[in-house]
Amino acid sequence: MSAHLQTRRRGARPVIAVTTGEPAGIGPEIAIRAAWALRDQVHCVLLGDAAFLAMTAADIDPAIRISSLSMMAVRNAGVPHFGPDRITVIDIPVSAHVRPGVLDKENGRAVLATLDAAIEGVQAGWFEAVATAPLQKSTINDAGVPFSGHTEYFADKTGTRQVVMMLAGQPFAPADAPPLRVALATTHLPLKDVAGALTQAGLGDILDIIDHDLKTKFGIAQPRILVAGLNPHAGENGYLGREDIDVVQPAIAAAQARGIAATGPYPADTLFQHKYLKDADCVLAMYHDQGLPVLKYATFGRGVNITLGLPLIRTSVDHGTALDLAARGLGHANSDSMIEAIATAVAMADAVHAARTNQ
Ligand SMILES: NC(=O)c1ccc[n+]([C@@H]2O[C@H](COP(=O)([O-])OP(=O)(O)OC[C@H]3O[C@@H](n4cnc5c(N)ncnc54)[C@H](O)[C@@H]3O)[C@@H](O)[C@H]2O)c1
Ligand SMILES: N[C@H](C(=O)O)[C@H](O)COP(=O)(O)O
Repeated sequence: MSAHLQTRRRGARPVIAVTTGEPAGIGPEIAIRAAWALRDQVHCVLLGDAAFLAMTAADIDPAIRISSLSMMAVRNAGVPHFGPDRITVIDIPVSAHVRPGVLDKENGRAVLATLDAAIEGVQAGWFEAVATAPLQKSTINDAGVPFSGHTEYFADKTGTRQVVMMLAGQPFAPADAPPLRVALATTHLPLKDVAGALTQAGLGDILDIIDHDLKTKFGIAQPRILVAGLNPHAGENGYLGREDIDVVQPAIAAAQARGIAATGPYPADTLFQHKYLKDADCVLAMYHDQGLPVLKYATFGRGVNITLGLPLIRTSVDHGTALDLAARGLGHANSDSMIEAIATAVAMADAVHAARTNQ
């Protein structure tokens, strides 16, 4: 996916907001490393505590220069056209001293403020897209704000009724594997609530969003979607649960009638085979741990999390805050997924731009 950055021709460096995530996790380090690695192709604007980011950058490489701006300055004058000799940071200060690997709920609201600033910036035209480093969901809840994930937060803050979480990555094998994309019908939901959350209308909306966004943000002319069943063996003709017959199958049939190339429901345990995936653009899994373990096993460390259905482009890494690595100091975390998340955001922005100019 980052190959797109090597060949892209459109204009100046795209400006991408990069939220730096949980300050005690690996987010600050991977955001700095990714922004610096991509500096010739992308103007990344990091959102986080400027003093902590400057200190982290100096420890990573003393050659990294940071220019810090306040939200007020950017609101007044926009993002300056700095060159690739430095990383731009918009200062969103933390409340408590950051100790890598140690969570502090006092900083939960500052993390949320970085997301708010990114959304404001895209809506104001400062940024083309947002790529988010990982945050700690529990810390935000501990800070007193009910929070289940960026996906739901971005939906709420942009007034979007339905969004779809999709993770994508290039599998390590086989060599000729196409990108694997796995979308989820439900996101951060306790397993006991999943079956009740699936409705024919809801699945129809999700299939519409996947179809629309793969066309407009990924340039896929007719997306082919494989839909997993909810129950073992897709319900075994109703003997292992009725949802596949009563809900999933009718949603697929209705989507087909709208011209969407969705098929299924397929037994999830055998769906993820190269012979099926090579002719598909996306798998729709019914719940988080039906789809993501497969995707992460096949691609972990270079996958990207994408929120479909939003009025803005938002991508993220395929991993969490890795507090275990942050506690050990710098130099242990892999920043490839952060790089891919930023590159994918640029590719999606370019696809949207191309679709608009071709209309
Ligand atoms: N995009 C996001 O904001 C995001 C994504 C996933 C998880 N999370 C959150 O992160 C927190 C911790 O989650 P978790 O412990 O389940 O998963 P995790 O991804 O943080 O860690 C799982 C394992 O993967 C390793 N790992 C993770 N990222 C790595 C990297 N870049 N390089 C090398 N190794 C890496 C860790 O060391 C650990 O062994 C939770 O609060 C979770 O909700 C956030
Ligand atoms: N479900 C995601 C994953 O496992 O990678 C992760 O929790 C991030 O979700 P948000 O992008 O909604 O924060």
